[in-house]
Amino acid sequence: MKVGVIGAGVMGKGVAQSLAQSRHNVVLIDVSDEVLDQARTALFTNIRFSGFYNKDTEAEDPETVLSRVEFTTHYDSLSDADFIIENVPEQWDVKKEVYAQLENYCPDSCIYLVNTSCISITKVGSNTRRPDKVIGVHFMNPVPLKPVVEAIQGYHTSETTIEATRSLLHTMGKEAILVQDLPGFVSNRISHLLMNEAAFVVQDQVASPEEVDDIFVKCFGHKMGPLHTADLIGLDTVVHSLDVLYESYQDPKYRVCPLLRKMVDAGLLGAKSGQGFFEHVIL
Ligand SMILES: NC(=O)c1ccc[n+]([C@@H]2O[C@H](COP(=O)([O-])OP(=O)(O)OC[C@H]3O[C@@H](n4cnc5c(N)ncnc54)[C@H](O)[C@@H]3O)[C@@H](O)[C@H]2O)c1
Repeated sequence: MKVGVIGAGVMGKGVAQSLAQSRHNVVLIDVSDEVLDQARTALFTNIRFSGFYNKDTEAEDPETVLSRVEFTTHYDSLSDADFIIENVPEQWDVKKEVYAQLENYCPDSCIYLVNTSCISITKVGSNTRRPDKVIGVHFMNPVPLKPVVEAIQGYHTSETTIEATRSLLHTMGKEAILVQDLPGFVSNRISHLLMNEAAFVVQDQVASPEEVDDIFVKCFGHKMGPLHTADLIGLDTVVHSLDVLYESYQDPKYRVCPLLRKMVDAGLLGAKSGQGFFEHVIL
């Protein structure tokens, strides 16, 4: 199976790693060689350490796994791709341009998996000649460690596409929970309200980030607090997603907390930049 992975950021790297470790051939595309070099280094490290996190994974030499991944800025290698998993930023203009490009290179049989937090799958499908072959697959972060994804059926997504997607995910050791298409679907429509309100609580000096998260972890038994979760996702991605939700529902409950936007403007993006509500080691 050949899978094109578009975007080598937080999600694209994890998706490419999962696919390569499931013995699929991967074409990993991003906008610059610099980003791709960083992705190659991160993949090597993550593959090397993946045995520690997942004892069931049969340890394969990282170089062997990486040999299944082509790192490129060009779309030419997608002419025989079976699937595309798109992971570019949560901004409609960026995604729209990528799908226009994909239409020029991918065969008609190719299925597009849209990895998005909030953007309508129906809208993406309608910007292609194959809306029946466009499906949402909202992977969870970090991708290699999360066995369940939220799959989204757009207005035109066919049953054949859903079954083919389930089969691909199965080979990656993942199960899909299928939901219908409205912005934010289930997970982010709800979780982004929580993360945004947690940021308001910090902005209003009701509590520190540590105290907010401690209440969710120590009192409610959550594995991770909302602000640590936001850091892991990327505060820029959280802001983009809230903007999409606000615009889609025209509902003020999704207005972005000014502190969140200010942190993004200051370059505090969370785990990927080393600093968000908390400090992080960049891998
Ligand atoms: N971060 C999360 O936890 C998470 C979880 C589930 C879904 N998502 C969704 O996945 C998508 C990607 O998110 P992310 O966190 O990986 O973002 P990111 O900002 O970490 O990575 C995006 C990557 O796309 C690249 N890119 C930008 N324009 C491109 C183009 N035209 N062609 C190819 N590559 C391009 C960027 O250089 C970057 O490497 C978003 O839609 C997001 O909402 C994110």
